[in-house]
Amino acid sequence: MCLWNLIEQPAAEIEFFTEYGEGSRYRIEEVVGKGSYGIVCSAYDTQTSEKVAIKRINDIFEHVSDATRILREIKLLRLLSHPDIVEIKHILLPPSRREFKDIYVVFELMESDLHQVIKANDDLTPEHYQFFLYQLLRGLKYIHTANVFHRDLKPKNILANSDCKLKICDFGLARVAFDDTPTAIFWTDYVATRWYRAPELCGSFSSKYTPAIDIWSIGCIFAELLTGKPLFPGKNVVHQLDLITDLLGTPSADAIARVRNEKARRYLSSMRKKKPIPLSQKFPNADPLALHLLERMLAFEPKDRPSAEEALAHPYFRGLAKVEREPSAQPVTKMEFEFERRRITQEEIRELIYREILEYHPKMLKEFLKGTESTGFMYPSAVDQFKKQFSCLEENYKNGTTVARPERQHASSLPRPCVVADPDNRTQVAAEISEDLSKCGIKETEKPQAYKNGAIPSTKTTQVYQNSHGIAARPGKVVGSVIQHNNAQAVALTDAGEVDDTRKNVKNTAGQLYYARSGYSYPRRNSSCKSERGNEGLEGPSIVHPKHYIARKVATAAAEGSVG
Ligand SMILES: Nc1ncnc2c1ncn2[C@@H]1O[C@H](COP(=O)(O)OP(=O)(O)OP(=O)(O)O)[C@@H](O)[C@H]1O
Repeated sequence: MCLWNLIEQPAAEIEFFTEYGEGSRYRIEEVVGKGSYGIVCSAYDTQTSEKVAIKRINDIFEHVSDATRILREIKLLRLLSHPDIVEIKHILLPPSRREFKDIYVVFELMESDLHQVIKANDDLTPEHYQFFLYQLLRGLKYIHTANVFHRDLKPKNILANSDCKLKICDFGLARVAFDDTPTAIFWTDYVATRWYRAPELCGSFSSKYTPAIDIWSIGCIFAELLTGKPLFPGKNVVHQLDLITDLLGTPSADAIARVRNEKARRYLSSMRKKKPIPLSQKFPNADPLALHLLERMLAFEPKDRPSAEEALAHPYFRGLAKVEREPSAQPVTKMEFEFERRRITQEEIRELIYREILEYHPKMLKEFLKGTESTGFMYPSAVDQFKKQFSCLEENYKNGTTVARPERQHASSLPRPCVVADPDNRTQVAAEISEDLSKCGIKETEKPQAYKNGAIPSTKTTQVYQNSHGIAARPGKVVGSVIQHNNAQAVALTDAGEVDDTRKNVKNTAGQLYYARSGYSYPRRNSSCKSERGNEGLEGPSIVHPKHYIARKVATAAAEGSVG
C-alpha cells in the first residue's frame, strides 16, 4: 500500500498507518543522560501531552550478549509493573523487521537519579531516609516475588523525582530465578558495580544467587544516603572485602567454613581478627531503628539478611503504611526467558526483540501472529528523522554546547547542596537580599524569618547556579546566592538581565529583579494516598520546586505591579 493513498483509506486503516509515523509524535528536547548503551533525551509526547524520556540504544546487534541484555531489560520492564519501577511507555517500531540496528525506548521521564540527589543534597532529613528506603524495599519485594534478582542496585540505577519518588531502573543485569535450574553464578558475567556488591559476590563464596544480594546493595545505598558517601568504596575485590570486614568485623569461623571457594576461605581465615564497629558509632546521628534494620541488611551471611518483605515489617517503618498490603508480583514465566537458557544467534535475538517491540504495537502484533505482515517492507516510521535529531543532540552534548544541556531539574528541587559558605560575606549578602526583597514588594512579615527586620541569618550561604530550568544548585553560571535557614527554606536573588532565554518571560513581565524561593516542607505521612497505578502508597516529603515558586511569585508580582 502506498502512503500517498492514505487519504482515501477508511479511518481504521489510517490509524493503523499512523502507527508507523510515530517518530513525529515526540518532540525531542534535551539530553538528560548517557549510559554505556546510548543516550537518553527528554521529549514531549504530543499525543498525551506528557514529558517522556527516550533512550536510543545503538547498534544493538553488534554483540549478541548486549542484545540479550537489552531484550532482558525491555521484557522485564514490561512484565514488572509497579510504581517503584520505571515504566516503559512505548518502543518505536523499527522501519524494517530484518534490518533494524537501533531501538528507541520511551520511558516515563524522571528528573534525576539517587546518585545525583546524594551528591547535591547534604540536608536530607530522617523522613527522607525513611521514605527512600521504604520505596526501595517495596519495589524490591515486588521484584523478588516475581522471581527476579536485580543484581546491580546502586544509586545511579535509582531514578528520582523532586517529590522524592524513586523508581528502580536498569534491569540489564537482572536474572530470573527458575525453580528447576540453579541460578548459578557465572563469574565472568558478573560485572555489577563492586561498591554495592554483597560479600558472597566478592569471591565465589557460594554457587547460587539469592535475593539477599539485592538486600545488601540496598543496605549500602541506605548507608550512603545517611552520610552522603559510599559505604564500601573498594578499589578491587580484595579491598572490598577488607572494607566490609573493617566495619562488620571478620566473619565467624562457621561463616568462613561455609565459603565454597578455597582461596576466598583462606584469605578470610588469614585476615587479622577485626571487631565490628557499632553502627551507632559510624552513623552517630541516625535513628537507632534505622541502624538496627541496616545492621540486618548488612549481615555478612546472606541467610541472615531479611527478605524485602521482612524488612518492610521492621519497626523502623511503623505507622508508615500497611506493610502487608504492599503488592507482590506473579512469578515471571519461564517461557518469556527461555532465550537465556540456550545459545542464541544474532538473527534469533533480532526476531525476539522485534517481537517484544510489537507488544507496543497491538495491531502489528496481530498481523505478525496471523503471519500476514510483510517482512520486507520498509515502514515510513519517521525513525530516520528521529535519528538525525538524536545525533545532533549527542554531538552538542559531547561539545558541551548549550543546545543540549545535560543539566537537570533534580538538584534544584531537592534540598540544595551547601557549597562551602563564605562566612565573611554572609552578613552583607543577607542585608542585600533583605533589601532586594523589599524592592520586590515583599513585606517585612512575608520575608523568611532570617531576613525579617534586618536579622542576620545564622546559617550558611550557598551559591546559586543557573541551568536551563532556572535557578539550580548544579554547577553552571553563578547568578546569585542562597541563604539557608532551618534547613527548610532558601531565598535566591538574581538579576533577570543575566538570565538566559528560558527566563525571558520573567524579564519581560517582572523587569529587572526577580526572586525565587525554593524550599521543602517536612514529609507528611499519608497512608491513604494512591499511586497512579492504583497501588496503595505513601505520600513522600513534599518539596517545592523553585520553578513553580518563581512562576507563582512573578505572576503575583506582575498582577500587583509591585516589581519593576
Ligand atoms: N526514565 C528516565 N528519565 C530520566 N532520566 C533517565 C531515565 N532513564 C535513564 N535516565 C538517565 O540516563 C542515564 C543513562 O541511562 P541508563 O542507566 O538506563 O543507561 P545504560 O546505558 O543502561 O547505563 P549503564 O551504563 O548504567 O548500563 C542515567 O544515568 C539516568 O540518569
